[in-house]
Amino acid sequence: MERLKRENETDIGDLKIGSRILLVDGVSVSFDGFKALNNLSFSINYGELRCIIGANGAGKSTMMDVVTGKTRPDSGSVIFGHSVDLLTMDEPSIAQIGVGRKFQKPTVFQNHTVFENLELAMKDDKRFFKTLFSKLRSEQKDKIEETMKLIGLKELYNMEAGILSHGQKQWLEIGMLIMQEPKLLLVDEPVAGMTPQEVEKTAEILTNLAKENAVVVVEHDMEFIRSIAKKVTVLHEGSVLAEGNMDAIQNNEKVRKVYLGE
Ligand SMILES: Nc1ncnc2c1ncn2[C@@H]1O[C@H](COP(=O)(O)OP(=O)(O)OP(=O)(O)O)[C@@H](O)[C@H]1O
Repeated sequence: MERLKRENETDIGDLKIGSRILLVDGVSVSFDGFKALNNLSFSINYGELRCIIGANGAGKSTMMDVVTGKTRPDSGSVIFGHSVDLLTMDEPSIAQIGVGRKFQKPTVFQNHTVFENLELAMKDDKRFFKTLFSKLRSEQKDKIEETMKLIGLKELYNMEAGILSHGQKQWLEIGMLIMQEPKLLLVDEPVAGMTPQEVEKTAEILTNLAKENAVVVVEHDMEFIRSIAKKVTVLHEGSVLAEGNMDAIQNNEKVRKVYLGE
């Protein structure tokens, strides 16, 4: 009975493209009386690439901290998949169940190759398999190959991560996240410091990734947002100010008032 209960608690249900994967409902977070999130509500569907924008201090990082278990809200609920209550789980369990987060700064293993970095990031215990079979299982190799293709680093598989460009390091880190097999990826400012060509490639990677996952991108670069966004959520003072496609957002009166002072 207890085992059944535990399984249900981590059952994210059958994820179909278009079905809801994340619900943030009425979430508030206060720091010394200041409301960083104020009754924040939005949802994300599986197979969606959502962009979240907002001025400095709008609550974007705090929102990601709540979803990943780093910060506990004062009120509200956060549901993953069908019914998993993320607010009852700690950070490692949330990552384990399929919520991946990529921070702005890449943290790849500099002295390891692209391939090795992906191998090290793999979800299951490869040391066990390595000892048992003295090599990676073929499906694990396939997964690494597939990921290197997705992040555009297949040709550089044997290159040490330390000598990759800034953009390539960011892609490798996205790849390392993919090796954890997340269902929902939260990506913080992925194109900061990138060349225009790298920005374009990043747009392609994230768009492809969102086809079989859900990807939430927090970004300040509006050109980039315009190039990838289908649906944009604008945060302001800890709540959703507007939501819609890029044209609707740009023509939204509330957004214009807040951001352009009109
Ligand atoms: N640990 C904390 N203690 C006190 N105040 C905090 C803390 N974390 C965030 N804040 C405040 O909460 C508000 C929201 O911050 P948050 O970092 O979520 O905004 P953001 O939208 O991510 O901003 P940015 O675009 O600058 O990263 C800010 O006013 C910030 O100063």
